[in-house]
Amino acid sequence: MHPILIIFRFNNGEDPNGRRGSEIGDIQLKVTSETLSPKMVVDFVAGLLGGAAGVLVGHPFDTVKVHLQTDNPHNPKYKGTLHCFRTIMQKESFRGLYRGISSPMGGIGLVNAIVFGVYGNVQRFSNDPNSLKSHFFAGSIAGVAQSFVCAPMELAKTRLQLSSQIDSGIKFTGPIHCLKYILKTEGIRGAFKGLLATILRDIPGFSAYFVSFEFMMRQVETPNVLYTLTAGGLAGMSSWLACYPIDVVKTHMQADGLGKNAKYNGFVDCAIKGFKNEGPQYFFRGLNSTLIRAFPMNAACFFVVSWILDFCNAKTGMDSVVHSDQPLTLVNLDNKTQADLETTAATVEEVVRKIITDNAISHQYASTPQDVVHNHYTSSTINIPKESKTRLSSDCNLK
Ligand SMILES: NC(=[NH2+])NCCC[C@H](N)C(=O)O
Repeated sequence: MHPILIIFRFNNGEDPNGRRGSEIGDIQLKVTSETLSPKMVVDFVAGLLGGAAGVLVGHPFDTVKVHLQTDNPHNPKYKGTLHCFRTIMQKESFRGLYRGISSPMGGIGLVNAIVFGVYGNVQRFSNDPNSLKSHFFAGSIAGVAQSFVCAPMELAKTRLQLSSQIDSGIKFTGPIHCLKYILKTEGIRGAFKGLLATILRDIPGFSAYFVSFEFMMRQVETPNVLYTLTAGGLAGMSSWLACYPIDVVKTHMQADGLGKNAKYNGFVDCAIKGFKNEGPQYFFRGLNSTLIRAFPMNAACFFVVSWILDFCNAKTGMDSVVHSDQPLTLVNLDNKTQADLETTAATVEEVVRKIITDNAISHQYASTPQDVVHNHYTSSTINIPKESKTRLSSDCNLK
C-alpha cells in the first residue's frame, strides 16, 4: 500500500503566478499517494546552488588568504589583506581573484548538496521538527554525512596548497590528479586521511551552523533580505568558531606524511605536539581570515538556499511528509495558524474535516500576511491516529 500523503497550506491570497488566488485564509488540501516528496529533492538542489553562490562570493577571499599565507615573511609583497586584494585587482583584475575557482565550485557544490539535503530531510522527518534540538541533531548528521566527501577533497586541497612545502616529487595539475596519485601511492586509507578529524570538526561545525541560523531567523516575523544575509553570515562565522581548533589539527594531519614519514600518531598526538610546540595560539592560527571569508560566503549560501526553498514552497504551496506505517501526518508551513487549529478543534479528525469541508474555517482562521511566520525549515505536524485514517479517506472521498 502506498503511504497517504496529505498536504495542505494556508493561502494568504497571493498567487505565485501573480493572479489573485483564493480568499485570504483559504486552505487548500491535496491528497496524493506519492512516496517521494518533492521537498526531498529540492533540499539537495538548493544546497548545490547555494554552495555555488557561496564559492562565487567567497573565492576572492580564499585567493587573498592563500597569497598572504604563501607570501615571503622576510620580504613580503603584501602589507595586509586589503593591500593584497588591491594588488591582485590592479595586476590581473577579476581573473586573478577568480583563478582556480573550478575545483571548489564542483567540490563545495557537492558537499553543500549533501549538507542541505541530509539536514533538511533529517530535520523534517524527526519527531519534533520545530525544536532547535532537531535542527542541532540534523546538523550533526549532515556534518557526518558530508565528511566522507569533504575529507578527501580537503586532503587534495591541502596537499595542493602546500605543494611547495611537501615534496612529493611530483607536480600536481589539480585535485583529481592529486587524489589519483594519493590512491596509487598511499591506497584508500591514504585518500581518507583526516576523515576522523573531519567528522570531529563537522559535528559541532554544522550543528552550530544550523542552530544559529535557525535561532536568528526566529527572532523576527518576516526576515528581510539584509536580515537573512546577516543571519547566514553570522551562522557561518559561529560554525567556524565552534570548531576551529579541531580544524587546525585536521589540517596538520592532512599535511602530514604517511607511514614512516608521519610525524603524528593520530589526532590526539597531533594536537598535543602542536600545543607543546607553540602554546594555545596553535589552535587559532588563521582564524581571522577564516572568519572574514565565512561571512560573505555563508551569507550568499544561506540566502540562495532560503530563496530556492521559499520559491519552491510558493510554487507548490505545500510542505509535505510521508509516513508509510506511522500515523498519517499533516504538515503545514505556518506554525501560528496551525497552533490556532490545534487549540480550537477538539480532535484531529475534526481539524481535518474542517479543512476538507471547504471554507468551513477559512475566515475563522484567517491570518493577515504579517501574522504568518515563514520558517524555511519548519514543518508542523498533526498526527492522526491510524484508525481515523481509513474513515477519513472514505468520508472525504479521498483515494
Ligand atoms: N566548520 C564547518 N565545516 N562549518 C560549516 C561551514 C561550511 C561553509 N561551507 C564554509 O566553508 O564556511
